[in-house]
Order: sequence, then structure tokens, then C-alpha cells
Amino acid sequence: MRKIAVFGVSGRMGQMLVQATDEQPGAVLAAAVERAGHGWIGQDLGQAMGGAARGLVVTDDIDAALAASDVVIDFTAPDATVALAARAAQAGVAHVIGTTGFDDSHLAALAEIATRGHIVRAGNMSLGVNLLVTLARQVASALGAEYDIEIIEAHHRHKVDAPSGTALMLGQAVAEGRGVSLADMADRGRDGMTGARRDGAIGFHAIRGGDFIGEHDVIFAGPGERVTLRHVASDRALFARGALRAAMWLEGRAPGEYSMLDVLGLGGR
Ligand SMILES: NC(=O)c1ccc[n+]([C@@H]2O[C@H](COP(=O)([O-])OP(=O)(O)OC[C@H]3O[C@@H](n4cnc5c(N)ncnc54)[C@H](O)[C@@H]3O)[C@@H](O)[C@H]2O)c1
Ligand SMILES: O=C(O)C1=N[C@H](C(=O)O)CCC1
Repeated sequence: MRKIAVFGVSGRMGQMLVQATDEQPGAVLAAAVERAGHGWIGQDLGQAMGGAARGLVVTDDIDAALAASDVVIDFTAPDATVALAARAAQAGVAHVIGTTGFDDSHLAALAEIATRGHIVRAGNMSLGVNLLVTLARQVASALGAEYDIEIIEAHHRHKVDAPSGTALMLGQAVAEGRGVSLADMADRGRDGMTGARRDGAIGFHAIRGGDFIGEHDVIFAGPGERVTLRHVASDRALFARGALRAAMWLEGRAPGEYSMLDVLGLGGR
């Protein structure tokens, strides 16, 4: 049995991951972790989730959780994820990262840790989005620079980062398709007297409200026509199932930072 630890277990995704682990053949939930001071620490996980006791106590003891596990699944926050990555690599525990909102220094730290650790990281763990990433790259390459690219995403009112991790994956894919650098071409959230659209810009726009789970459009607006690639998530369990798939896939891999494209056999990061 593959022993799974869930980091950030009380969160929207943490609770989905508990259910997905219970449903995953060959996996067992071995540890449930929350941040120090959280109200669930010391409680039985099943009861904290509003159900029957399951004999697993929520802990803030990361070393004990890692010692009990083969892989830790982490949908939390950037600083917490980078700190956990170093400890997981040290403990020889694989790390599936769904957290988004990383800055360049976080990403550099994760890349360095992945020289010895086993990581799958993706801003979106769904099959559909990862397929869309490969399509977006192809369409950007085929349509050429006279088609203006705009990426629009919508998420629930609690989301703290923008653009979404998925929007950035899609942006990176279209930049690669065009052979340009996303850092040079990204144009995030226009406001005021912006002037006319910059040639070759890749626009990002974020909607936040209500209970959107995650919706993404990539618009290619050209002369006389528009092409739109769209993904709509209608159940957050989708992301949790993808994370479990990654956790199982990592068994026996060489150290490295893998993507869901690797896990799904759609080509590397
Ligand atoms: N990759 C994907 O497919 C995907 C899908 C959904 C959400 N996400 C990302 O996952 C992250 C979490 O999303 P959410 O909606 O579940 O948020 P949330 O706020 O509901 O949950 C985050 C949880 O992490 C916990 N946490 C924070 N710091 C911690 C620490 N140091 N140690 C242990 N636990 C800690 C919080 O207490 C909370 O329970 C976000 O970055 C989000 O963008 C990614
Ligand atoms: O709910 C969130 O937060 C989500 N985050 C990911 C992102 O940033 O793209 C995936 C969709 C849901």
C-alpha cells in the first residue's frame, strides 16, 4: 500500500484529498497535517470533517507525518510548500504539489530541491486542462502572431492568487508555441489609459466571485475570426483524483520535478 500524507487537510482541497485517497486502490491515508495552531490539531480527522471517528489524529508534527508516509500531497500556500519540499526530500518522501501562487524565488528553490527530491508540481491536476495546455501550444504555433492571445480565468471568491496557476500554465504553453518568453510578453489586468494593444502581448484577466471552481478561456483573436479554447471544472474532486494519480505514478521514479504532462503521458513540462 502507498502511504499518503495530506498537508493542509482542513482546506477545500485537503478534504477532497482525504476522500480521493480513500477511493484510490493501493493507497492508504497515513497522516493528516495542518498548520500549527489550527483548530483541527489533536482532533480525530473523521470527526473534524463532521463524520465518524477514523482513528487518525490531525497533527502539526511534519517530521512524524513524513516518517509515516511514502508521499505527501500538498495544496496549501507557497512558503509552506517550499519549506515542506526541503523536509520531504531530506526524509526521502515524494511530494505532489498542487499549490499555486509561486514567485520566481519559490520556483528556483523547488528546482534546486528536485535535484534530490521527487516532485510532481502542476497548477492544475486535471486531465482536461493538461490536454488543453498541449492544444494551446499547438494553436499558438499554427495561428501566428497576428492572432492576439487573451487568457481569462474565473475562480471562487476565496482564491488568493492571480493569475491562476492554470492560466500561467496556459500562458507558458502559448508563449512556447510562439517561441517567445512569457515574462516578456505577459500583460496582466489592464486598467486606465493603457494605449493600444502591444503586438504579441499575452493578456491575463482574473474574475473572482461566488463558487466558481475554475474556468479558463484562451482566446485567439485574429483578422475576421476568433478561436476560443475553454475548460470548465465542475467538481473540485477532479483535482484531487489527479493528485492521487501523480502520487501513485511517482513510485520508483528518479529524482526530479515532474509535471502532470509527464504523469498523463502528454509530454514533459
Ligand atoms: N493544482 C490544482 O489542480 C489545484 C486545484 C485546486 C486548488 N489548487 C491550489 O491549492 C491551494 C489550496 O487551495 P484551497 O482552495 O484548498 O485553499 P484553502 O485555503 O481551503 O486550504 C489551504 C489549507 O492549507 C493549510 N495550510 C496553510 N499553511 C500551512 C502549513 N504551513 N502547514 C500545513 N497546512 C497549511 C491551511 O490551513 C488550509 O487548511 C491554492 O494554492 C490553490 O490555488 C490547486
Ligand atoms: O481553487 C483554486 O484555487 C484553484 N486553483 C488552481 C489554479 O490556480 O489554477 C486550479 C483551479 C482551482
